[in-house]
Amino acid sequence: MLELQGLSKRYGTEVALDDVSLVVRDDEYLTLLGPSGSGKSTLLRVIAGLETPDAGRVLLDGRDIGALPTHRRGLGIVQQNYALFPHMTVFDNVAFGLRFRETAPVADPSEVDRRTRATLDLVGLTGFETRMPGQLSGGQKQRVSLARTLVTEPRICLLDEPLGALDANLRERMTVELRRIREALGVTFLHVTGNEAEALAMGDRMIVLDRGRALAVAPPEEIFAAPADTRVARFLNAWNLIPGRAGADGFEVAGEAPLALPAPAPQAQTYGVPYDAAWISRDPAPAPGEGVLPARYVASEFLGSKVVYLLRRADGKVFEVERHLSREDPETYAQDETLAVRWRLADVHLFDGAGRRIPLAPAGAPA
Ligand SMILES: Nc1ncnc2c1ncn2[C@@H]1O[C@H](COP(=O)(O)OP(=O)(O)OP(=O)(O)O)[C@@H](O)[C@H]1O
Repeated sequence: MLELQGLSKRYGTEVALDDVSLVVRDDEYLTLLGPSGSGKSTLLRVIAGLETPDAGRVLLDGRDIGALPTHRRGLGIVQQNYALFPHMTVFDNVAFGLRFRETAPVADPSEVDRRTRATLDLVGLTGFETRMPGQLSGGQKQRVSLARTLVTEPRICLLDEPLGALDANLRERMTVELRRIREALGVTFLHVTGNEAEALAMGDRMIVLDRGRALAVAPPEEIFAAPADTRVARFLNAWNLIPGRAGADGFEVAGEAPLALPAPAPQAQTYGVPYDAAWISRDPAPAPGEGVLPARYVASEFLGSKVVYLLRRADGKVFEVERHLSREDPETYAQDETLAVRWRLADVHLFDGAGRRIPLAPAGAPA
């Protein structure tokens, strides 16, 4: 078990980590999501011992490892830029980690051979043993880099944007692969990503970092379904957040008819609708249990298994609607066509003036 206690780190006046505490369980896939500069890499570097915190402790199985150098911490690190040895074959790149690791290096050639081949097999690179890094695609290089770390059997594997350099298709495939590999090995993964879809797809839990603070730590489905505040919702890039205020007739938005509220919430100042909970219709009439808003069609983006429709509200702000193509065919709309976006009130979350989510009584619950 890895335990972080009150970690803080500044660079001059720049706050990189601000009192981060966290328990990482064994055999867990934890993703760290946050915007650029939020402290993700700094957190990994402090855990790895590449950076000294100004305050706080890093404990592994209850033991303070703050004084241990990186190579004694039993950690593996995979970075975005692969860092493979260009003059060595794939096999030798991976075997290197095993032959020269700090703890119990393996000298027996047949043992090196067996373990290296087993690890290459795990990352799907059997048959690539004699290739040079220059003869590999980006995704293959990333797998070699992963294999080179995994072959040393780390207790905890730190991955710093390992899929950042890959194109969208490969990213999606590697996302599934990484999960499979982690489950096969039972190693703890701490995976830094700036990509919310990746964090949702892979992590057992995720941390959302902002300006060095952990805003949320929970299973990704929970964070996506009910973000703790508007900042988290914004980073997830999955929520339409409409500013306004609660009034006598509903949620009042500049230039629009009031939106129906899911429950009375006088303190509401932001109305949140998930991209994938909304749908587009040509019928603007209000219906019980639904919210509706007129918007003009701008564009569609096809993203593999889904399509994202971009619409413009009366105040000029964009409203996004995400539809999965497994459930329906894509629709075509005319540029600037006036449409109605609709959603179920049960999918709405409201946030107060400080941006905090307002707990709402579930629909149908007695007041
Ligand atoms: N060596 C350094 N010297 C000075 N400031 C630094 C240093 N390393 C990081 N910082 C600052 O600390 C903050 C956190 O940086 P960090 O690299 O941890 O963010 P990040 O979330 O990993 O960002 P990115 O997604 O862009 O990699 C930033 O404001 C950054 O400018």
